[in-house]
Amino acid sequence: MLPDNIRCLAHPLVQHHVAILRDQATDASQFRDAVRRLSTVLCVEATRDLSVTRRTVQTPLSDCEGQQLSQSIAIVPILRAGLGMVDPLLDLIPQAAVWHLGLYRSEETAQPVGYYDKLESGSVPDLAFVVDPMLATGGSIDLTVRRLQDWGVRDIRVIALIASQAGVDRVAEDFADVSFTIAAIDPELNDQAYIVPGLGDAGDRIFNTQ
Ligand SMILES: O=P(O)(O)OC[C@H]1O[C@H](OP(=O)(O)OP(=O)(O)O)[C@H](O)[C@@H]1O
Ligand SMILES: O=c1cc[nH]c(=O)[nH]1
Ligand SMILES: [Mg+2]
Repeated sequence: MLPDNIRCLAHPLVQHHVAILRDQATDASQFRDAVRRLSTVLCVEATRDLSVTRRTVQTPLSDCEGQQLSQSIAIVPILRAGLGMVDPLLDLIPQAAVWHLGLYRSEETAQPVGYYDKLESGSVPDLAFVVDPMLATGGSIDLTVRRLQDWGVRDIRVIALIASQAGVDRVAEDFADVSFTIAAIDPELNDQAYIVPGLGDAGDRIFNTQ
């Protein structure tokens, strides 16, 4: 049983594309395609309860009641790997702002190290979608969520492709008011804090830098 703030999509399309991501024979171009497809599906799920206001539109035949998104929305990719998830979210939410946060995990400690952060105090969105394919120890998400909370964002939603059970347990408990939408939750972290079975290093696979 998952905590209320965690959604893991048991859907055949999701499982199909996750298997492509995991496969070491998948090349960088195919990997990017699978990241895009999964991000689109997860975005639909993570936006299920967005706030809307009414608006009347004129069709060629008559007036019609419609709806429009009412919150200011940001997409926050964690560099580098999160970049692969930005375009599919922008396709669905073209008015979103994109704020980048640069973090890498130290190879010695597996702790996140920040290297880029230009969040502006006058531009706080109502809602931020944090995107990163991997949630391993949860350290990078922990740092990111705290930074967004300090910035003043009230509604924070994380979209990840593969998470470890330990990482999910950590962030679900620490951030009960943050939602997490995930394609797969894997059982283990190895001694270098990589997710097993996982998919390897998502950033390297997206940018072909292995
Ligand atoms: O949950 P954690 O233990 O913090 O690990 C997850 C982080 O590690 C990876 O980034 P990486 O450090 O490899 O940077 P990259 O995207 O530049 O490759 C991944 O994309 C996450 O940001
Ligand atoms: O398994 C992992 C863990 C962290 N970062 C990755 O890209 N993969
Ligand atoms: Mg990496």
